[in-house]
Amino acid sequence: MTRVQLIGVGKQYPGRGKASDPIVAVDDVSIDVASGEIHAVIGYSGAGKSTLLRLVNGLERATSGTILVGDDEITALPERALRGVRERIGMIFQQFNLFHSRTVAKNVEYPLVVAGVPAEERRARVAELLDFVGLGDRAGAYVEQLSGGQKQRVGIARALATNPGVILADEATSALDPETSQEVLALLRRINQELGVTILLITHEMDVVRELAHRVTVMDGGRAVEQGGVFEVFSSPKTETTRRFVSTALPTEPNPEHLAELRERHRGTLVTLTLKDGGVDQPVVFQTLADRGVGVSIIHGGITDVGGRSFGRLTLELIGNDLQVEHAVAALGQQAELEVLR
Ligand SMILES: Nc1ncnc2c1ncn2[C@@H]1O[C@H](COP(=O)(O)OP(=O)(O)OP(=O)(O)O)[C@@H](O)[C@H]1O
Repeated sequence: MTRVQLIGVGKQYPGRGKASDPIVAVDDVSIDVASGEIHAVIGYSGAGKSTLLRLVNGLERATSGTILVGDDEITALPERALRGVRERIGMIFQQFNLFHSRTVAKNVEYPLVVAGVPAEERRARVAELLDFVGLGDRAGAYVEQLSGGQKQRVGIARALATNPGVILADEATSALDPETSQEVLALLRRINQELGVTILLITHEMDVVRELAHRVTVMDGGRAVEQGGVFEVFSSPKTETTRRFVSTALPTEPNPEHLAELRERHRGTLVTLTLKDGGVDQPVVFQTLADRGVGVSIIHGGITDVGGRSFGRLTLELIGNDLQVEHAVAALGQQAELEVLR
């Protein structure tokens, strides 16, 4: 069980020209990843995510701040000591980073060889790891014979070889098709739940955060601009960056063009209702409308899972006379977030 703490971490690179300002890749970022938590860092390209991950495993040195992985203070350790620490930090990469000329088993065995584990123990451990990731029958295959999803499972088995307390995942599913991504996400979830491994992942895919993570940090321009539980951050985004990300993973209001089309087909009053876990239930909403003699059809939106809780945004057509609809809108507005689409 490993906690990962970043306290006021910064990384600057020298500017390109002689007199140019330094490039601030990471700027005063603090993240506390509890032991056994899955924490996602999300941001657009250039936000500083990859740099942040390289600082955590000590591949690059922070220019300010403190990083702790378990009891190891990464920012204070000399390079020699970091090599030992990296056995306790597994890494997974977008492009898998496997040895193509070696077999699956040899790839998984590699970190054990580096760690000086005796041959017999290595063989047993590799077999166990390949079984765990569902590749028990592919030990002798060469990497180039595998599908992308299988390659990532080899990468995960390799990352787990030395029993790390934490896994750092760099866009682990970004190179995979949606179905294969789901399999890899399910495997990461198992690793977290069954082995208690802490996971710090970086991604630009909001669906990965929505489905896998417990907590999230949103990065923009090197800074952590928003942080919290996935449901809380998704359901009430506070910054424009987060709002833009969230709109890619949650049901939305219809955009202006779509709204115009919907109006052609639906002549009643159109409203968008936001339903959050812990708030009003759908049956209550429909009863409220029925009580006021208002008919309803759902014309856009849906309900989805966010961090294991439900979140919905439904655009409804309300059908009734003006007074009935007015009363229904007032009543619904008391129960849930409601926007009348003009
Ligand atoms: N070795 C380096 N030397 C100089 N500048 C760098 C270096 N590595 C990263 N940067 C700069 O730091 C900033 C953050 O880059 P970083 O790769 O960490 O972002 P990112 O969010 O991971 O984006 P991407 O998903 O595209 O990799 C960028 O402006 C980048 O150009």
